[in-house]
Amino acid sequence: MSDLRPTTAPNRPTLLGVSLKLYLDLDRSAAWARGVADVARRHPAVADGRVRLFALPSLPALPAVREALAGTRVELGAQDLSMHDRGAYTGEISGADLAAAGCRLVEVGHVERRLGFGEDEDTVRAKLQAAVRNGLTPVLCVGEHERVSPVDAAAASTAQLASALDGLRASEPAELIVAYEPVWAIGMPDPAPAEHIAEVVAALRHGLDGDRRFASVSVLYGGSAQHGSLSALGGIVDGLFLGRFAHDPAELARIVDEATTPGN
Ligand SMILES: O=C[C@H](O)COP(=O)(O)O
Repeated sequence: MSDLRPTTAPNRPTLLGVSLKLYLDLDRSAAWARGVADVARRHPAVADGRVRLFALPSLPALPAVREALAGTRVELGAQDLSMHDRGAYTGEISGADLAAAGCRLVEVGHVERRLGFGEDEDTVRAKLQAAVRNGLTPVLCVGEHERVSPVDAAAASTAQLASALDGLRASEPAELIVAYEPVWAIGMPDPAPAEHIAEVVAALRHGLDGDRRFASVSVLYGGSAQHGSLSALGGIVDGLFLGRFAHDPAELARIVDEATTPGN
């Protein structure tokens, strides 16, 4: 079993990303973003950069969420993009257009797309390349599907990471955010145990050590992450990738407070 000693640099910002998935309609997405903007404006740790927030609304909600977040430090992103930038691809979402629409980040490889929409490793790899090509920071989701030992979970997650990054050529060193999301812990009352997360995150960091394609790499935990998760993880992750438990801005505010507690 791996220990829970912090592996993040002491002065690195804590990164808190929230995906709204398809939970909120347009009005509720905009209201949520107004609440998050309020948290960002009044919380000193967000204003001074100790906590970095990003929001991934559904695509039609992007303009309203962008407007609500204007003037704050909350970064905007999308939940998916096409592997293609232009052409006869009906219904697809170009990374170039996401960037032009104000997105800084884009999620790639979430299990709900891998399983629900048949996105295989080749698709995930091509989408990751499209993100980097368009100057978007990929939030690459990896994680084992079944509850297995931490060693097996680490093997499955690092294999997904290596596959997604295979062949990537970054003209400029890019930023990469990896969200470790054990599939069995998504949509549950509680996150995965801290010792399990620690072992997989250590393996993911090892896999990324010295990768010169990236100017910065962050490893987040997602999967029923909530208030209390940062304290439980004691600095072994760079932050959290949140779903349901941050769909109330007041809960997100509590997690921001927790992020500024010494030791987290
Ligand atoms: O995208 C976020 C993750 O899948 C986690 O979602 P959840 O916290 O609602 O389980």
